[in-house]
Amino acid sequence: MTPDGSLISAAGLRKAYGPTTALDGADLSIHAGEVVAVMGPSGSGKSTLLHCLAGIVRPDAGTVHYDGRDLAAMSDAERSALRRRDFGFVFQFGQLVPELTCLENAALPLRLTGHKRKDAEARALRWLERLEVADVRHHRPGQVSGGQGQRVAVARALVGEPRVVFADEPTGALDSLNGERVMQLLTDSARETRAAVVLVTHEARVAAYSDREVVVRDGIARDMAGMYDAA
Ligand SMILES: Nc1ncnc2c1ncn2[C@@H]1O[C@H](COP(=O)(O)OP(=O)(O)OP(=O)(O)O)[C@@H](O)[C@H]1O
Repeated sequence: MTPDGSLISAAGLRKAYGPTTALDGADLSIHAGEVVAVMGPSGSGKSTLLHCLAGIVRPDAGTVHYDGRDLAAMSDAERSALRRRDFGFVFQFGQLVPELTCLENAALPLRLTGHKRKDAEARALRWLERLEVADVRHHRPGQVSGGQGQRVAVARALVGEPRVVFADEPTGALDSLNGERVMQLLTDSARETRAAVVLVTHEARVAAYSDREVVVRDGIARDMAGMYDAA
């Protein structure tokens, strides 16, 4: 835990890409097991914030603490190991490995952390069942619908029982019915396993599945919970 009791704590994050300021002072705390929606208009810095929190992008200034550890003080190898062990990821377009079956895709995080194939695939199958896509387990991603592929991606994100799931527009490529179902399954599953979810979205309908919202505007993030605490 970080000193304020949160699992992830970001303070004063700044990040520029050449002349473009992506983050201009972002503060955010995430507690274990909570679902936080990061909202804001296109280009406001939401994805950059998520990438900084996950240790994928190194901010130009500011700090990110995860479980009491400063991400900037870790080596690249330590950060990679942390991402594999403690974090799960869901992106807008699934980003499944096209050569692997859906079952192999869902088992991948366990395989990468040294689990034997049989054990990894047995656990992955349970998650595919939970996400209602066990019937396509032997299909490759190119042979399933967008909604099915995204459910497989959610299973892959959760299979290692991560402490944080980072989801960047996870329903952005889905119709509203599929989007709602994916959000329901993602947030129900995360709440069961006590995983925190950092959910980037610009849709209020998707943010409605969160416990609270953080708004990013022009690279500035305002953590509403922090404001309430201070009041
Ligand atoms: N790798 C990059 N190289 C150059 N500019 C970038 C890069 N990544 C982001 N930017 C710029 O930084 C700003 C913030 O981008 P970011 O993707 O974080 O916003 P966003 O709120 O997630 O947008 P969207 O909702 O459209 O995905 C934008 O102006 C974007 O063009």
